[in-house]
Amino acid sequence: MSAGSDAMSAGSDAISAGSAAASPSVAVERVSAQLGDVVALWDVSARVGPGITALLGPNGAGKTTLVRLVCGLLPASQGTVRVGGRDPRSDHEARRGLGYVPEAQALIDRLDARRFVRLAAILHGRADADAAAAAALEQVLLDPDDRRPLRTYSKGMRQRVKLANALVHDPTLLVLDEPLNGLDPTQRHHMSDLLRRLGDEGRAVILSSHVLAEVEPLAERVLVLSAGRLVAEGDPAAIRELLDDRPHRLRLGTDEPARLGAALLDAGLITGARVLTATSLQVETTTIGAFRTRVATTARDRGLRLSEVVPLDDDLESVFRYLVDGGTMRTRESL
Ligand SMILES: Nc1ncnc2c1ncn2[C@@H]1O[C@H](COP(=O)(O)OP(=O)(O)OP(=O)(O)O)[C@@H](O)[C@H]1O
Repeated sequence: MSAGSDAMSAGSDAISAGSAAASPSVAVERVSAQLGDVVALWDVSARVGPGITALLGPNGAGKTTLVRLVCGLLPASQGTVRVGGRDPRSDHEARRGLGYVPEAQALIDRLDARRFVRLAAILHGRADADAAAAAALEQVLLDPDDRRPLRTYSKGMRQRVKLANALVHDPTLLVLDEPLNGLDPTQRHHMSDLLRRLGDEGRAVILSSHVLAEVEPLAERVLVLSAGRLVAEGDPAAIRELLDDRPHRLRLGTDEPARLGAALLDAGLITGARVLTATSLQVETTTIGAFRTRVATTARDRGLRLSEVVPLDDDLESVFRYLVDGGTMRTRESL
């Protein structure tokens, strides 16, 4: 893993993993954003090119703030944001090439999809507003001739209407805030396919999420934000590796905790063990993949019963806290 790839400006603190984006559609240079008393983003630099880039981070990490900066909806307190080389705050051309899907966007429920999307087309000055609306709905695999009001649409269909709304002026950059949030697995699959296709068409697609597994099959690059800072960036596999490499603590249920601990130490699957109760054991491992694959067979081979395996720190908060505080992170001082 190397720090300081082409995708990051010199002096960035982020862990860099995987390849850099070519010919950036978005260039964020040492950007900070203060909202009231809160420093929502601090010294973030990143470049985003065509294809799908995920902004990953827990609640309050600064994802929406970064998205809003890129869309020109918020001024940077420091640093520069460029979209296609232009300032999205002041340059209409930059805004024209940009489609934004906010997380909480209200639809007009009494309208049908085509009428709703047509409003966006008119706002964008499309002379052929109706045809543009129909084409955008087809792009997201909705029927432009469906006359049912939007209030009858499922969450997944509503999400696709929002996407059509953002696509109606054919932007080269599409920015989506938590587009997969709240969708069931089938809807998520549909939405992922659509986004993938838009990325394959050569658009730059930026989407935010707080779930790595959600963006893993989709994004070519992941930018990890935590507490307003960019703490890691790379392809999803590299980010996953980064997260999996950290020490994991787990609680195991068994009727013979001491013997199970010894067996797992013996097998090299854990680095430490502590008996918690007569029926439970806490272990630490730095090879979570191997542990997951072999823990059950190792117990069974020794004639030990394993009744449960409970990860103790697998919530994203602790993962990101580790990324920020953990020993593997390169800081500017150590580079
Ligand atoms: N208008 C505001 N005024 C003051 N603080 C704000 C404002 N908007 C956001 N913040 C704060 O800025 C920080 C970053 O918020 P942001 O919404 O960008 O995070 P996020 O990663 O998108 O989180 P979430 O997933 O919860 O939407 C948080 O601490 C948040 O409380």
